[in-house]
Amino acid sequence: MHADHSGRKEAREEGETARTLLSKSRQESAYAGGEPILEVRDLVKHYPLTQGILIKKQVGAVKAVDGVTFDLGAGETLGVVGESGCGKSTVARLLVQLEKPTAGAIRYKGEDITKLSGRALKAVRRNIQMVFQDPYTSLNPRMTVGDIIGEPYEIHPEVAPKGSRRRKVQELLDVVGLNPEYINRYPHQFSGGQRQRIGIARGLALNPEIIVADEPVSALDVSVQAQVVNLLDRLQAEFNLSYVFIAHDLSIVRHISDRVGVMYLGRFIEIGTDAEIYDHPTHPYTQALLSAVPVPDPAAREFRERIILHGDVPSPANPPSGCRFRTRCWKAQERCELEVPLLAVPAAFLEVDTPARHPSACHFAEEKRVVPPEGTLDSVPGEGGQEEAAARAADAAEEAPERPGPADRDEGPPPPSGSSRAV
Ligand SMILES: Nc1ncnc2c1ncn2[C@@H]1O[C@H](COP(=O)(O)OP(=O)(O)OP(=O)(O)O)[C@@H](O)[C@H]1O
Repeated sequence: MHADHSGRKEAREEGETARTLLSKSRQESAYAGGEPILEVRDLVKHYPLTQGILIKKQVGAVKAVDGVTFDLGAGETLGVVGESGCGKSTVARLLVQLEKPTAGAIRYKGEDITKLSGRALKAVRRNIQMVFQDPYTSLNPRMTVGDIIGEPYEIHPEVAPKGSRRRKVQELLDVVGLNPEYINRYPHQFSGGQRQRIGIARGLALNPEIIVADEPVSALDVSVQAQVVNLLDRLQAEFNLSYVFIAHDLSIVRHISDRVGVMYLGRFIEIGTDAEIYDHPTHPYTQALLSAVPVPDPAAREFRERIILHGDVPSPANPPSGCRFRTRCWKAQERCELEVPLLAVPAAFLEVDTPARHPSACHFAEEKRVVPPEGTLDSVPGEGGQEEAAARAADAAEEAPERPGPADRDEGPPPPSGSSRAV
């Protein structure tokens, strides 16, 4: 994020226009192969499995992430989807340097940040921030909202010198749609959606360029999910943020993403623009995932073919040889057992001008449309208009604190329900 917080209000108005432009450009993808802001190459994270109490002996490893490669463009949103345990959160922790990878590179503006330490690492960390999944446990209940949002300034005082911190935090509260007067309240006085807004404000505190959002709306009620997704969308346009948006809800991922990467057992198995992945998937696993997405329109539901996957996801401590999906794949042949399929444009599509021409790690990649035509999948209300107004009303009703807490007594009642803020 390049804009200073003091310019955020003006930026917000401009953001309205930028947002419209962004959603238009999204059909073509905001990142059309330009200079990436982040390049992830062959990223590996293995957790050792040990035996013994006094003398620990390594007997294997959980291959949580096992060769992940992707680019993230400036201003782009890359959605990452996959079943539970496929390694999404591990990728997120590696990107924000909460953990060191076993191997591989994460290049931020060309520099491999996995090799950095000390001051250089601290400087880079500022630019890549994380928003966590669970707004109930990720906020310290003993700290006020002001202290939570302002905490990053203790580590990076250069961003906000002591005298200006309160004002900065209040601006951040305003930016995420919360009342700046709530600065002295505690997390328990807010509902789930509001807490997630607090988490987002904290993520924005250091003016980052990249936000890694790990299941940021999974723990929220559906109407509130739409609010938070739309907020993230607006903030991206305002501050030119790049997002890695991790989720298992494919409808939400489609709504917010320019490109989507599908993960299975520690690897990306297909990656492309949202239209390529949702309307022209070529990997059997992507097709199976998409076929399980709920379709609200009964007419469209008839169009959809359900693909039932048999068996459980194999253990990441002992993944299958060759193609990791082969044990559940209806197309599997001997080659799949022997040869690891590369994440590349399949030979069959190399010479053809088709949306199926995108990287897919399958020896027998084949286009199969499993999702009904455009519009019938999206369950997230769009921005503006009646849908957002309805969501805001639901949000306001859901988010009113159940009972006043100590800060309510200190500061008087919250603003009337007609307040324009989503409180
Ligand atoms: N610190 C750790 N030590 C050992 N194994 C771990 C550790 N962290 C994650 N794992 C394992 O790595 C694999 C990938 O976990 P990860 O949390 O990244 O998956 P995920 O796709 O984010 O799943 P979920 O959606 O359920 O959070 C899992 O098998 C998990 O048990």
